[in-house]
Amino acid sequence: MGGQMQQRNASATSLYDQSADGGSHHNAGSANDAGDAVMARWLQSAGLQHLASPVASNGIDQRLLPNLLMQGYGAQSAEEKQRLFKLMRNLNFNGESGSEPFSPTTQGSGGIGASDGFYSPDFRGDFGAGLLDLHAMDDTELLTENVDSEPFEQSPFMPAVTKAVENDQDTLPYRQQRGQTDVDASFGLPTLEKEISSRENNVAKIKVVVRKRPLNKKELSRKEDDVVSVCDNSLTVHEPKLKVDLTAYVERHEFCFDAVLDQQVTNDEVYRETVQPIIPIIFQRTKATCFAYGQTGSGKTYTMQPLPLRAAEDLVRLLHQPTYRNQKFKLWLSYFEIYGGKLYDLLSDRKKLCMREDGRQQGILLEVLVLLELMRSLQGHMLYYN
Ligand SMILES: Nc1ncnc2c1ncn2[C@@H]1O[C@H](COP(=O)(O)OP(=O)(O)OP(=O)(O)O)[C@@H](O)[C@H]1O
Repeated sequence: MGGQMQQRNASATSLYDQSADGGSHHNAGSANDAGDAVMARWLQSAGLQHLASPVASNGIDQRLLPNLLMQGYGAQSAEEKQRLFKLMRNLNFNGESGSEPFSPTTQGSGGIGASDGFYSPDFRGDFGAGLLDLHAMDDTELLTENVDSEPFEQSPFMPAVTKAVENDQDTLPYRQQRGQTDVDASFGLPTLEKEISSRENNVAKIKVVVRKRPLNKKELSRKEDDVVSVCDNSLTVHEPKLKVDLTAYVERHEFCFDAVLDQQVTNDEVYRETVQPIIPIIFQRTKATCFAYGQTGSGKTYTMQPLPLRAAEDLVRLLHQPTYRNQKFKLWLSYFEIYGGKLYDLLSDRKKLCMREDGRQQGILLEVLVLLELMRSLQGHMLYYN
């Protein structure tokens, strides 16, 4: 850290040496002091006074100063680098047209004019008409933060993990651990596949599936770009951005999920990927929840609407299989809406529902007016759920 500080100061001092000496790297005295003052004021105008230090050092080519400052010898944080960049960009215009609040003064003893010091052709050196070669810089240095996302940890739904689980007796499916007979819950899959599918379904408690929706008419008519691309279980958001020098570029953010469904997939495929695997689990006396999350217009209703009907079909089909038929399972349906913190029964003209806490604090009781048993309907019962 100490070494870094010293070199940073060396850069600043060396800058003035050159300007006051007309090319020499070895200047000192009052001109040097004046140079330090100008440098300090210059940096101060951007709140970067701490980068200017009176410690002198030789041997650094002042023409390299801008890059040295940008590359970590000077500004440390991204914000500092941005401020320094703007400050130096103003120098590119010889101080004439800078839009930033930058006005190095040339007054006072030993002051230097516009043709000297920071504005001198010598100082600009290899950068030609401009002080800083924008294209030679590492663009990422100017970003406020590193936005490249780390891919999420691999999900237990992914094949590699599934393999590991197959060797782990502790994580065998619920019904296998209890010696229950296998049930044809996988709808005609070969036995091995059923086994694997059953294990997969029992491994992870949560599965996150993303569905991409196509651009809608409005977006198409506005000729908007499709900024999301899908590849296997990951999606990439292509974010158009502008550099500080107004060059356009695209920033890519990649996200991995348990499954990503591209825009051409049908609602049936969505059902197969999301709800169908959890149907057999319900028959193992576990609870299952499926919900959609997304911004308005992203396709939650479009995606969720067909799912309950498909799920009901499969549930009823399983209910009629020999294993379950004798267990006298019943299938009940309630349908309510949570809106503005209140509950409404959608099977009873949106009648407001009361929500009560269980005395043992093990769940919430809902007074549902209409609770349908699939195949016949009943009135006025209580639904219990956690
Ligand atoms: N995968 C898709 N394929 C084709 N059209 C879609 C798809 N997803 C959504 N849409 C269409 O986009 C529009 C918005 O979808 P939807 O109403 O489902 O969004 P939402 O997330 O429920 O919105 P809100 O939160 O405002 O209720 C609808 O016209 C719908 O038909």
